[in-house]
Amino acid sequence: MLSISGLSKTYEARGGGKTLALTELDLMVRRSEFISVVGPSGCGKSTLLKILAGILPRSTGEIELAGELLTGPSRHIGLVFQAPLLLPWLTVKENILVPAKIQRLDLVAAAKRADELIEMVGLGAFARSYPKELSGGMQQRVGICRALIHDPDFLLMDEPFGALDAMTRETMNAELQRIWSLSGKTVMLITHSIPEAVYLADRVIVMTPRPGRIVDDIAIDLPRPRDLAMHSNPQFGEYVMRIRRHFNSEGSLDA
Ligand SMILES: Nc1ncnc2c1ncn2[C@@H]1O[C@H](COP(=O)(O)OP(=O)(O)OP(=O)(O)O)[C@@H](O)[C@H]1O
Repeated sequence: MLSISGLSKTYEARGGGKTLALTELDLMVRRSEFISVVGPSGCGKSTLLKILAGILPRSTGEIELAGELLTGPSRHIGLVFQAPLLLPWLTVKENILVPAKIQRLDLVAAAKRADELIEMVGLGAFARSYPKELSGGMQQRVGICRALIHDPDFLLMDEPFGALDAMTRETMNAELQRIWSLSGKTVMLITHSIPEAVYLADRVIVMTPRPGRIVDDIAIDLPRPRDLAMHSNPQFGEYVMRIRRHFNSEGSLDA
């Protein structure tokens, strides 16, 4: 689904200063795989995601997505941000349809798909509600539907549950696992939470401090579907410890 080779990114400030954010990054992601990416703050995770989203140019390297060289924003990608950034004057369904209007998709088909997505995330009773009438977790579900409206193959998620309380976050983890298994999408999730990374992923990618490179690529061999009891599975704990060992006491990953 995705092949990255020799990727690097240097930010160049107007005054001439340079920041090497990513270096020598190689990564292959298979179709329908769920990948989590963890790494210390500032290691270049968001930079990687913005490059994949086609909204930030890379300095070196090649990226192939769904058999095409990536040269800009791709229709194969759906993006979910930390804050869902819903438009307050539009209903849930209208918000989900915003990208369909911008991309000039067939609106009859898109409206039907919006209804299906709204049902899939359990918001059937809220299609006509406004964002302020929804909880944070419900708003984030709307953000996920909006990212899926053009039926992308690949969902990129940048710390999507970071702003939610711990209990809502757990519910959303279960929800995301369900959505992923139903939709068959390939997912790349950036998270600061090691347990969240392990709980959700087929593979966890661990990045070094800036300039970010991949230091570990761990296949998570735990049965699915996973429920909350998985957190007390000894093998789950071993994966979490293996990832934690990459970070010293100053490492800024959450517990
Ligand atoms: N527009 C920019 N101009 C210059 N430097 C930048 C820019 N954006 C990011 N950086 C630098 O690049 C490095 C990587 O930033 P990035 O946001 O990708 O890290 P991150 O791993 O996502 O961090 P966090 O986990 O804290 O969100 C950081 O040192 C950051 O200061």
